[in-house]
Amino acid sequence: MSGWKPILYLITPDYIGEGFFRLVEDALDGGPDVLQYRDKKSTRQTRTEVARRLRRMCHDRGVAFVVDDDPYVARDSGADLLHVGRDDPSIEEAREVVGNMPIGSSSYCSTSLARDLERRGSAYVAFGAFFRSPSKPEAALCDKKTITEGLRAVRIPVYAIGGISQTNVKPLLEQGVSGVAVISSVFSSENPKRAVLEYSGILAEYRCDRDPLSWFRRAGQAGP
Ligand SMILES: Cc1ncc(COP(=O)(O)OP(=O)(O)O)c(N)n1
Ligand SMILES: Cc1ncsc1CCOP(=O)(O)O
Ligand SMILES: [Mg+2]
Repeated sequence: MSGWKPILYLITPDYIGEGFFRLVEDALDGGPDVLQYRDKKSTRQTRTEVARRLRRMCHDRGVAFVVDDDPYVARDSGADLLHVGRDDPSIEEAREVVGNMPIGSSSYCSTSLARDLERRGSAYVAFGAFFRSPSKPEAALCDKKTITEGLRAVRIPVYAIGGISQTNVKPLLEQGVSGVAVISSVFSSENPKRAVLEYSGILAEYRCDRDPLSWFRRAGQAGP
């Protein structure tokens, strides 16, 4: 099979104390490609301290480390990429803080927004939600064709997010998605390491038409 293997992009739940790191370590032992720290509750100081520890855990394993929402936490923790959406600083505003760090964006269900984000320098776009999300039940549901249309609209990697699990991920992979971003199907499972390994087995059966980790390889972090 030609092309690249689509990636598993893990997103953390909110930081809840020391047990959080044991949960993340278990998931990292399964071998994801990316870990994003997403925390809607903790203070900036706590998020910076947690992010610095997560960045070390990820880089010890060759995993890309991403910070959600906050350019200051991304900068001060040495993240590989910042992810922003509609309620966060714009790409241009974030660039003032993070310098040449890659910035990824949410494009919801809109291919026109995805084109605009690519034009403004976004390293990837993430479409979703595709299924009712346990972590973000308010997220609007996208048409199933959004991935196919999104892959035609932009040349950067296209990820899918929202209610994705090992049992519903295959139709998204069959459309050629560059990667899938998940929270609860890994972090709410009884065995996060086994959940990651299950995804890895599924993803290995599929290919995508663009380097799903171009923004990480360009930084010289990822392997060949
Ligand atoms: C890869 C990826 N996609 C989407 C999100 C959503 O982020 P969130 O901060 O919950 O919402 P928006 O700011 O995008 O509206 C994400 N964190 N990561
Ligand atoms: C952050 C985000 N953006 C759209 S859905 C979602 C939450 C994804 O979490 P889950 O994989 O538990 O549905
Ligand atoms: Mg956000």
